[in-house]
Amino acid sequence: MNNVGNAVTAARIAPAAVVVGIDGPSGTGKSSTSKAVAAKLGLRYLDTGAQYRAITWWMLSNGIDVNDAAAVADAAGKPEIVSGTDPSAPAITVDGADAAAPIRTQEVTSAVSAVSAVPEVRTRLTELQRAIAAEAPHGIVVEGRDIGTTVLPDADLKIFLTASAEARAARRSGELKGKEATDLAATQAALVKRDAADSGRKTSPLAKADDAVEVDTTDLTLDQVIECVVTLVEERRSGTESA
Ligand SMILES: Nc1ncnc2c1ncn2[C@@H]1O[C@H](COP(=O)(O)OP(=O)(O)OP(=O)(O)O)[C@@H](O)[C@H]1O
Ligand SMILES: Nc1ccn([C@@H]2O[C@H](COP(=O)(O)O)[C@@H](O)[C@H]2O)c(=O)n1
Repeated sequence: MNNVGNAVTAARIAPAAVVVGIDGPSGTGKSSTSKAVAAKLGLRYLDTGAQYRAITWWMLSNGIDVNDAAAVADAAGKPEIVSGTDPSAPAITVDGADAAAPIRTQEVTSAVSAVSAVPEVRTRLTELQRAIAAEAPHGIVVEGRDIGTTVLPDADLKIFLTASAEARAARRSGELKGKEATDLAATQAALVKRDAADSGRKTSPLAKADDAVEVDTTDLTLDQVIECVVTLVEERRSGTESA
């Protein structure tokens, strides 16, 4: 076959790039599901929560009062945040330093909702997220709180994951070690408080987009959720989904 024939065949066979946005409250399974779906379908993966955590970690490390919105806004443009998009090895650096571990501390988790509510922070990270999504050759799964409503309103598929607060707390407790693991009530209270702050902020709050598919994961295994989302992506790609 000549070059033109090869190109035509490749164009017929290669699936079009697909952009998937997965939103939802804390502990609903966004990260686990997004990584697995991206890996199965050969897509890139972006954890936007990690970016908000990274900027929060930088603020805390640089002595900025995270409850002083003006100070956070002034500093929002300073840290250089670089996100890897390999679903099997998600990476994040801040000013060249590996931030994967420090962004998961309790200190950062407690402070992140205050920082993510500052409009200047959101503008900066939204631009970065759109640029990363635009560069993904075969498509990308982007997870967060405002992907379907604000970051990628034209995404090919939007998913909104939910689960009861009890189920989410039990999942989180299973991840924690020692004393923290036994305090289910405190874990549940902390995630409900973070969701309330994220849902209640003025700028691009946690919300389901009107055209998102809602999946209640309370009584589903992680494998069932992954399978459900893979099926929805494949249906969307082939145009066979019911309207
Ligand atoms: N359907 C499920 N059944 C049981 N456990 C699950 C399910 N989905 C996710 N988990 C587990 O729950 C925990 C939280 O999942 P994950 O980190 O993917 O949630 P998340 O929505 O990304 O949370 P956050 O927004 O706080 O980062 C993980 O330990 C994960 O393995
Ligand atoms: N699109 C997003 C993603 C995240 N946030 C904020 O970051 C916090 C941490 O997110 P995790 O997914 O890592 O738990 C989250 O509580 C939000 O405050 C956001 O605002 N928008």
